[in-house]
Amino acid sequence: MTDDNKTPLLDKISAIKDLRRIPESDLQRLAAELRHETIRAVAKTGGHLGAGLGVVELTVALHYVFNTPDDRLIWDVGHQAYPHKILTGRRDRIETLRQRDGLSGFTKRDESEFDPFGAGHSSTSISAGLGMAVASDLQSTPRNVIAVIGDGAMSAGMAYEAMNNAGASESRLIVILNDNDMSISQPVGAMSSYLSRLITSEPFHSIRDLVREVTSKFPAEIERTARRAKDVARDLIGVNSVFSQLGFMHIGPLDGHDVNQLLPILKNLRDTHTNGPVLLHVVTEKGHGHPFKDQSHEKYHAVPKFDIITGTQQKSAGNVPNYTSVFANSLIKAAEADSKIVAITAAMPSGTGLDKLKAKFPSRVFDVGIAEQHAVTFAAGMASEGMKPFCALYSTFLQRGYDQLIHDVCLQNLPVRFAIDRAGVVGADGATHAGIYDVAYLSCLPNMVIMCPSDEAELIHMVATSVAYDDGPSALRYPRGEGVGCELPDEAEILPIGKGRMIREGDDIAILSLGTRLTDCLAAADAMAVQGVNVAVADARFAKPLDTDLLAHLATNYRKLVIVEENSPGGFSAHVMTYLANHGLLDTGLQVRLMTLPDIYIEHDSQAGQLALAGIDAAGIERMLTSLSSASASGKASTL
Ligand SMILES: Cc1ncc(C[n+]2csc(CCOP(=O)(O)OP(=O)(O)O)c2C)c(N)n1
Ligand SMILES: CC(=O)[C@@H](O)[C@H](O)COP(=O)(O)O
Ligand SMILES: [Mg+2]
Repeated sequence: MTDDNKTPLLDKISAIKDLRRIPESDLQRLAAELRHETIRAVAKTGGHLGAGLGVVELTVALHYVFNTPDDRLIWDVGHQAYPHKILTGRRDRIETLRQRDGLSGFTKRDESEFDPFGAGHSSTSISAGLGMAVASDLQSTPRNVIAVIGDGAMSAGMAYEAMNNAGASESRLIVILNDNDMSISQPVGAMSSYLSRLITSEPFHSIRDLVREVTSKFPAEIERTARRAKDVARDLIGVNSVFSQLGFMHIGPLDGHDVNQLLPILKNLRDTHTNGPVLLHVVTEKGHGHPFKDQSHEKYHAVPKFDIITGTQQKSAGNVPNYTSVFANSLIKAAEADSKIVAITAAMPSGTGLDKLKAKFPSRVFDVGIAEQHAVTFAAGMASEGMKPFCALYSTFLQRGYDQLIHDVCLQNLPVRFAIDRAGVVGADGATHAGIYDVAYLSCLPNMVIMCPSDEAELIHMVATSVAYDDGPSALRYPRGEGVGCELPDEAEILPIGKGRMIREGDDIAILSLGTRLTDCLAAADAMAVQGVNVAVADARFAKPLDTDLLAHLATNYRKLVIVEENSPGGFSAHVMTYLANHGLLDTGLQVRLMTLPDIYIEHDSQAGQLALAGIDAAGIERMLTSLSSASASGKASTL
């Protein structure tokens, strides 16, 4: 490596071995360049910025010390991995982040050998890391396994389950707790307070001594026995911590922005071969080094594209409210009138709009941290005592609480209201965050009522309907992003449960639409009308219970039926087909086509791009209608 100071160090790294040739004394400078490169890229792409900026020095130190990719480095959630991507051969594609065919916004196994475990959902890293450590023991392939997990992610049940298992294991796993005292919003809960106490009881002025002490004492002590080493570590940090009680060798806290503090400790961990897990507590700042301070109360967690000179963010131009805010405003109105309404979020107060409700009713909104399973059963407990809980979760994260939903809510027929945000494709977050399974996984459950508003006015009515419906569990699913811009009603209506509506009648073909695909169904029907084909359109409103009168109407008055939903196969249209078949409504020769999302994982793209790929946008629906309208009764001409 040449020693000229003008060439950026980052330009000298085309493979990971180049990083390891840089003198240690230059690593802090490399970190500064990496931080700048991360900011430059995200200014162009938008995305998760704050978490990555907080781990720049840690990223440099980890790749410098450990032999990645042979040593396994796992990033929890993966939203902080942009600097890691830049250092591990993806710098030339970093401006493609989160776009079609570009780099994923999370770690992804098929993207790089440096991503040994994919993520997007939180709190999986300790479990996955322990699995890898055990596998490497069983296969006699010694390697280090390092899991980096944030303080927010540490609140989830999975993290505790994994620590419980790891703490009793002889396999060697290094867990780095990246404590920036932030989740997306302010962190919550007893563990968060505990971590704050740990930090304040060990202020940084003693950390240098700690590093010196660790580096001088570790090797000799550790070589004796693992158990003895654990005691030494306890002495070194002077805290009989929860982690050490769970069987971890607990080291820290360290300043995670000081490469000179990180290197000696990491080298020690690399070079000593103890059994059992280690937890290294590093303290960092989310958004560290962002040039435009104080712009965001969420420490730049996720940002739109911005001007790198002025910091001005690219905002959407529209005046149309998004579904989340329509939901939140409706719930506020309802909560003003009904004191039994309470709401629960699992670490997404702003994402679900519950922050607005909390501002009005602080004691009736509960942020339980990243703990979806608990959120669901906590809501069930409240419902069992006569409250009206709205459990507001993203569709993709509700997947975490599925057994609780069945066992604790549905089986006991408790009136928990699930407000399922980000239902459908979500765009840049890609396959890990797609909310496209909920109709399938909810509609198979007895007693469940599932409402799917086709626009923001319908959402208002459906919030009121959820409040009024107290006979059992119900769900309300709505997508990410803006509504269609329709007029909003002054008064919310309570809708009859399980009743859809005919939007327009037609001649021969009918569409049965579920949810917000309705707009594109109507556009496709309009396009067909121009060609002289009058297509009927119905809005199902409910995925469950099915409107059997509406189904009978469609099946007996039309010869061809297209069912459209923004959900995986096995959802609404599958249930409609079952009903039609079992009630002889297909026997007349009704030709049916099901337009669901395809049976594949749809990667990151714009939402429009994802819908187009799936063929359920207006153009795709029009293609289906054209094909079906020319199909003979035998269906032979009806291929797309
Ligand atoms: C199961 C699950 N629930 C919620 C989220 C949404 N989420 C993504 S990052 C994040 C905050 C994580 O905080 P932390 O682990 O401390 O990382 P930081 O962003 O502070 O670096 C949340 C709530 C998620 N990805 N997965
Ligand atoms: C990393 C993560 O899980 C969240 O930050 C998620 O990306 C938020 O999605 P929204 O932008 O739709 O709120
Ligand atoms: Mg954090």
